[in-house]
Amino acid sequence: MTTPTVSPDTVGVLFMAYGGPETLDDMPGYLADIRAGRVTPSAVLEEITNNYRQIGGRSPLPEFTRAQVDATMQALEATGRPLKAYIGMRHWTPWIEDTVRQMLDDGIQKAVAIVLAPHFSSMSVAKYQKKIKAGLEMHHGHIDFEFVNQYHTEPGYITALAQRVREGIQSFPESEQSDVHVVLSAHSLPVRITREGDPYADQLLESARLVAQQAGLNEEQWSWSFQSAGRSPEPWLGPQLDEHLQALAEKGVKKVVSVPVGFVSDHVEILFDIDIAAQEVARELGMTLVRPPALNTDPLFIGTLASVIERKVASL
Ligand SMILES: C=CC1=C(C)c2cc3[nH]c(cc4nc(cc5[nH]c(cc1n2)c(C)c5CCC(=O)O)C(CCC(=O)O)=C4C)c(C)c3C=C
Ligand SMILES: [Fe+2]
Ligand SMILES: [Fe+2]
Repeated sequence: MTTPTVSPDTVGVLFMAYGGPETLDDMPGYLADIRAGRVTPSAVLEEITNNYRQIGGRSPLPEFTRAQVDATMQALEATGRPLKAYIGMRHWTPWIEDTVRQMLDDGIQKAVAIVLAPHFSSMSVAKYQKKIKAGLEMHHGHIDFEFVNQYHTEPGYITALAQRVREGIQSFPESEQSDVHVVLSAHSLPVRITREGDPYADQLLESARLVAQQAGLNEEQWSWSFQSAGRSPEPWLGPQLDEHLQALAEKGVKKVVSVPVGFVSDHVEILFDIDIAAQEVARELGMTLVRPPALNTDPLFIGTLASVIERKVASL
C-alpha cells in the first residue's frame, strides 16, 4: 500500500493517445505492438522506418500530446476542481497500464478518460478503454472511470476544422478559389467493422458534413477519402487518398485542400502519408495540394477537450 499523494476529492484526467517511437531504434518494438505480436516482414519494417526517417527520425506525437494536455489542463483550471493530468499511450511508453498503476499509487479514486481521437471504433477508442480495465486488474485496484467515447460533433472541433478548410482555400489566389476541391479524410479500418455495426465510418461522415457545411462548401466542392490503410491482406475502407486524387484529376480537379479530420495532431499519418506520399501523387497528376496544419493546440480544439472533460467531471 502506497501513501496517497493527492487529496481524496482529486479527479484524475487520463489523456490517451496512439503513442509514437522516440527514435528509429524503437521501430521494431513499436510495430510489434501495433501488429499484436505478428512478425513484421523486414521490407515493411524498412519501409516504415524510412517513412519516419523522412519526417525527422522520430514521432512528434508524444510532444504534441504533452502540449495538448498542458493547454487543456490550463483551460480546466477555471473549473476550480482539483484535477490531476495523466498521459497513457496505446502502443508505446508511457503505457496506459503503467499510468493506471501510477494513478492508483497516487490515490486517485475517480477519473475521466479521453482518447485524443474524436471518433469511436471498436478498433480504436474501445481498445484504449480495455487497456485501462486491464491496468486496474493487473494492479488489483479500483478507480471510478468516466469514459469520453466520442466528441466528433462538438462545435469547437468542427469550427476549428472549418477554419482550416477556409485557410487552405484562401492560400490560393482569389481568382482560383472557386476551383478548389476539399478532401476530408481519416484513417482507414478493415471493411469488416461496418458489417459488425461499428459507428466509426458514420461518425466520420457526420463530422465531415458539419465541417463542409460550416466552411460554406457545396456538394461539388468537397469529398471524402480514407487514408493510411494498414498492410494486411483484408479489404480496408476506401477510397484511399491516392486513388481518390487520381479520380479527382480525371474529373479535371487541379487544386486540392487536404484536411484530415480524424487526427488531432501532426504525426506520421499526416507528415508522411499526406505531406510526402500524397503530395508526390498530386504532383504527378499535375495538381496543387495544400494541407493546412493539424489542430495541435488550436484554442478551439483545446476548449473542446476541456468542455467534454468538464462535463464528465461534473457527472462523477
Ligand atoms: C482508427 C484507427 C486508427 C488510427 C486513428 C490510427 C492512427 C495511427 N496509426 C499510426 C501508425 C501505424 N498504424 C499502423 C497500423 C494500423 N493502424 C490501425 C488503426 C489506426 N491507426 C490498424 C487497424 C492498423 C493495422 C494493425 C494490424 O494489425 O496490422 C502501423 C503499422 C503498419 C501498417 O500496417 O501500416 C503504423 C506504423 C499512427 C502514428 C497513428 C496516429 C495517431
Ligand atoms: Fe495505426
Ligand atoms: Fe496507421
